[in-house]
Amino acid sequence: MSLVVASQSERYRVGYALETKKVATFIQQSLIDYANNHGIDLIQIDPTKPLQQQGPFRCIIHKLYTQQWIDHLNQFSSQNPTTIVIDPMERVNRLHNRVSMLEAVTKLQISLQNGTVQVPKQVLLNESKDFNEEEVGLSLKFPVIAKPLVANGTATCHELFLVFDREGLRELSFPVVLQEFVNHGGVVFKIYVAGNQVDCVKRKSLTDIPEEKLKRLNGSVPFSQISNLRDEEGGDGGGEDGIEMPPESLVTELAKGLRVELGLNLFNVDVIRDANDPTRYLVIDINYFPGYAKLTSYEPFITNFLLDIVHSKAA
Ligand SMILES: Nc1ncnc2c1ncn2[C@@H]1O[C@H](COP(=O)(O)OP(=O)(O)OP(=O)(O)O)[C@@H](O)[C@H]1O
Ligand SMILES: O=P(O)(O)O[C@H]1[C@H](OP(=O)(O)O)[C@@H](OP(=O)(O)O)[C@@H](O)[C@@H](O)[C@@H]1OP(=O)(O)O
Ligand SMILES: [Mg+2]
Ligand SMILES: [Mg+2]
Repeated sequence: MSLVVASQSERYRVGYALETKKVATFIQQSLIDYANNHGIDLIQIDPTKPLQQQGPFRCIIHKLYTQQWIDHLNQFSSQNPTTIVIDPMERVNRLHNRVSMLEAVTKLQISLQNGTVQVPKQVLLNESKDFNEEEVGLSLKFPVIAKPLVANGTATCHELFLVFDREGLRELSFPVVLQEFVNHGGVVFKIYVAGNQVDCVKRKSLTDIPEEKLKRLNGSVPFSQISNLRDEEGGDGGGEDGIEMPPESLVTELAKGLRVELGLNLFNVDVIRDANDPTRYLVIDINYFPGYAKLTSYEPFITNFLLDIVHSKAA
């Protein structure tokens, strides 16, 4: 009995290294308090200073990509192998490329009774001259969404375009991924994963583009201006109320499968449901360490995850 009490009262130091704006959104007082009441002390790490003088840490969570931080983390990890790093940098890097991020989904081959999980058709263009109508046109038809290949958290990597025809490709910066635009009823499902913790929410997305409307559209539109086209030419504005959620088994299977396949704990997955085939789900984006604070009850969600980690033997 006394042993149990002793282990329950044990406290764990969890270091976090995040950009200032992420600290403001993620490390809320409510999370600090909740974690604290459950034996976890959240400690802010200064990424510009060696970690040795800031530890010890049972676990480190991070979302920072400066060379200085990478060096400090590597050095600390090699000297302190019992500190659990969530997640190893080389695995996080896989999500910084919009081709490699979706490869993990294709490997999973999820096909349940009530749905399949696929990725939209997409091609990588390193330069505009790579667009060979005969080759690319066969595998992909307009409209497409153009997404910068690199997705490493910078503002430019979120500069997306809806492209209606070949002319529209002129506006783009390269390398870029052209992804088939799939009508999906104006709703995107976001599956948040933190280890064993999984939550799925729905959010407003781009509205469907009917065939007849497509004939009138040409060139390309940056996403930042899509709301200007509302009512007129298929911008955002789909209502998500009353929309059915994906089957729970599909959500769980996808979260679990991707966690293993990617070797990551902290990520979210953007999923859409094909408006022409409601059993066809498509993963369009995977993000490392997303905005968990938007979840209701994110405090127990994150704390339960951290408790699983600090109590785990793996170190
Ligand atoms: N293939 C697609 N078909 C239809 N709509 C799409 C497709 N890809 C993206 N979208 C829409 O565009 C939005 C942004 O795309 P995506 O999530 O890939 O960009 P991102 O910059 O990585 O976003 P995030 O802020 O989630 O990281 C999606 O949430 C969805 O509304
Ligand atoms: O800032 P927010 O809370 O909106 O979180 C967003 C997060 O930004 P931040 O990590 O810089 O905060 C983004 O990260 P980068 O791709 O830019 O690295 C990405 O993960 C989005 O998908 C998150 O939005 P969500 O998917 O949760 O809606
Ligand atoms: Mg997204
Ligand atoms: Mg993204």
